[in-house]
Amino acid sequence: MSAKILLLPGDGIGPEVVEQAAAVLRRAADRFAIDIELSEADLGGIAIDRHGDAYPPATQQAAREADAVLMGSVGGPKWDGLPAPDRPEKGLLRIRADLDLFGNLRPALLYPQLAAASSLKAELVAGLDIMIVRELTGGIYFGEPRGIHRLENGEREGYNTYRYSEREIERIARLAFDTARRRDNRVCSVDKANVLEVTMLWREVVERVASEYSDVELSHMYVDNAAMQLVREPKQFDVIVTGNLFGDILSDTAAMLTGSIGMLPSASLDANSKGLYEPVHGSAPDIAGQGKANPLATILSVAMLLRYSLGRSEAADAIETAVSAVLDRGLRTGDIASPGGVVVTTQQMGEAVVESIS
Ligand SMILES: NC(=O)c1ccc[n+]([C@@H]2O[C@H](COP(=O)([O-])OP(=O)(O)OC[C@H]3O[C@@H](n4cnc5c(N)ncnc54)[C@H](O)[C@@H]3O)[C@@H](O)[C@H]2O)c1
Ligand SMILES: CC(C)[C@H](C(=O)O)[C@@H](O)C(=O)O
Ligand SMILES: [Mg+2]
Repeated sequence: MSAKILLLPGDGIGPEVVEQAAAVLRRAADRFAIDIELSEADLGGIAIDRHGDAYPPATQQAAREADAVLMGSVGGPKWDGLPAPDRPEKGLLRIRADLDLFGNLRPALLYPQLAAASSLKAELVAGLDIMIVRELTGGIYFGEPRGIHRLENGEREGYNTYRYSEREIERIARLAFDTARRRDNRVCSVDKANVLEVTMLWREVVERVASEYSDVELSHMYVDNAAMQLVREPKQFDVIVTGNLFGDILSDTAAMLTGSIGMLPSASLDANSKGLYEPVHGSAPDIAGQGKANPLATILSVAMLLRYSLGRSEAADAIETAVSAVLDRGLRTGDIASPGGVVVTTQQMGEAVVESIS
């Protein structure tokens, strides 16, 4: 039976990078005899424009029926004036919640060819390999009550609720410990347990889950320190597990250690192996439509899709090897270019990866 893969190109550079990633997926499927069936639907701003809804019913149905989803990015200045519930970004939050994609894996891996593009000195990032495990369907992103209301004195007040249940903390902690077992057996849980009750509970539950994983070393860190440690000495981390908002911020920070946010893939997983795969970056309106976007984050997300949802790690490995090969050949999009180096377009980069898959 063929695996149903749904493409959601989205907005801005999303369609540009998804086009290249889909070509890589087709090539890998051909090469490794993987039976796939690709379809496409609208999510985000384009879905608002075409259907008046950031996550329209047809996309909902296609997403629920798919074995895996590959997304580009959503949002952009065109829709920035809309109220929060109607924005393109809400479409992304809704699909994550709808598919129960609570576990967001965001690897920050330095390709040695890009050491010079890192924001840090080469010796601090050589061999860098961190996995951020971000809780994705809870926390302050989803907590109720939320909104903006008017106070008696006439001024307005905005509020959100940072909430986690024990069950939600437990399942993300388990994902982090299981992930660490396939890596260096170390988990650092990042919270703000010196101030926020919700993260005091987070710490307690993570400790409880850790007692079932005596082979994995657990440490805790406050988020402010973690942000600092990520840029001071990033190689101290193996797996970082954290809540939705802290994980969003720390993964963009980690991106710059690897050279560019254009290099960072992600997998958002449910309790089985269904997943939504997307680059960590956004729709990059400043470079959209110019062929400047780096497609490698989305291409590497295809590798994660093959590994986690289709169980085809040989095809995933081949894509990662192909990415390394094009970097070896010196191909660079603008975000990872060295001064005076040759810069290729989104399409040229994508085609080079396709050709390198063997
Ligand atoms: N998953 C998503 O869909 C997602 C993620 C983040 C932001 N967004 C949305 O995207 C829009 C723009 O957000 P932003 O500017 O804060 O973040 P962004 O990630 O879109 O861009 C930040 C910077 O990184 C650069 N950049 C990003 N991806 C790149 C790539 N592949 N190649 C080269 N350079 C790249 C951009 O040019 C920009 O200078 C907003 O509407 C935001 O809500 C969506
Ligand atoms: C666009 C936005 C909703 C999203 C998030 O905050 O989760 C993005 O920043 C990300 O990192 O995937
Ligand atoms: Mg983000």
